[in-house]
Amino acid sequence: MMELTQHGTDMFRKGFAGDIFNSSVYMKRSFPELDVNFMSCIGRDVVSEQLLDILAQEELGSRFIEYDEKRIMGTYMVQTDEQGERSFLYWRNDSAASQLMHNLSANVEEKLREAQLIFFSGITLAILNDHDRAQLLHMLRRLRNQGVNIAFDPNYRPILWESEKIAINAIGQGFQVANILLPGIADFQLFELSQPDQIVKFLRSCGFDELVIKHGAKSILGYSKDWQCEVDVLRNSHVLDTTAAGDAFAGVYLGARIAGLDIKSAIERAAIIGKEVTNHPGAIVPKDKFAQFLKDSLID
Ligand SMILES: Nc1ncnc2c1ncn2[C@@H]1O[C@H](COP(=O)(O)OP(=O)(O)O)[C@@H](O)[C@H]1O
Ligand SMILES: O=C(O)C(=O)C[C@H](O)[C@H](O)COP(=O)(O)O
Repeated sequence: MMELTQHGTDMFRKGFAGDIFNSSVYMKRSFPELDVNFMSCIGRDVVSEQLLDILAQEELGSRFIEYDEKRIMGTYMVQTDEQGERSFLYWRNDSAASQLMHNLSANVEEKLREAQLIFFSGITLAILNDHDRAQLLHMLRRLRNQGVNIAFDPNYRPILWESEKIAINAIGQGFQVANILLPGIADFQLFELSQPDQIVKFLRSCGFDELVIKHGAKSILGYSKDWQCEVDVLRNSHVLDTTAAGDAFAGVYLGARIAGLDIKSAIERAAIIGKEVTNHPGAIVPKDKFAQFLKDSLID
């Protein structure tokens, strides 16, 4: 999506964002050796074309980018409160991305089968119609059965769903299709669950291999089938904008796991980056500032 962040009283700064895009950017910047591809559907409009330049700048593969000839890219605006907590306004109904399943290349599933990991989210599911959502979930299930790791962040955004019932059903299927789950505790308001113990019990019934629950600026809980850990969050008390802290966390966590770090070390690495993202407006920290941060924090 095109991202608008407030710049002065009556100006906006244009950027690019979207939860899986954000995770892809932070994964690639943190683990440049990985072959990271961003999959979406864009238009033939000028903004869509600029996204291709950004993908090239970020060294993200674009071979899973599909095109809708009639539609354009969606837009959203970031608003922040006094604590830096973000909320969004969307202009994305009938966006090119919502037509992904209608514009898929013929051999896309074959190409996806070669991936080590596919990451999707509740937003991916929310922007598709019922039929396309079912088709995507079926494809992901087939890929999972063929050994591809599937990671899922429910990223529940009430405004994007037609009803809670539809969201419960779709996100519930997301939990079942994926073997790596990266929810935030707030996502479970939808399921009327607020305690980590209840959440873990519920998710165990979906059969995960790996689960990480983000508890905002408090702590992060990690689980495998027979092991668990808790990592405290070093709180940033001067948050500017929390946009994409969760997405950056997910991208770095997954990158770290592919790069061979254990669950706890991957959480620790991801939390450092999640915290840094809260110091910057909008989803994506400027590339040079991010590189400097990695250097200063002795992460390479
Ligand atoms: N105020 C903060 N101080 C330090 N780290 C933070 C803060 N807010 C978020 N983070 C980091 O970013 C991660 C994701 O943030 P969170 O707000 O829980 O994500 P989500 O948007 O998925 O709910 C947290 O687990 C933490 O590591
Ligand atoms: O993808 C979307 O639809 C968006 O809303 C774009 C936002 O940049 C992210 O969703 C931010 O995600 P958080 O990490 O939860 O702050």
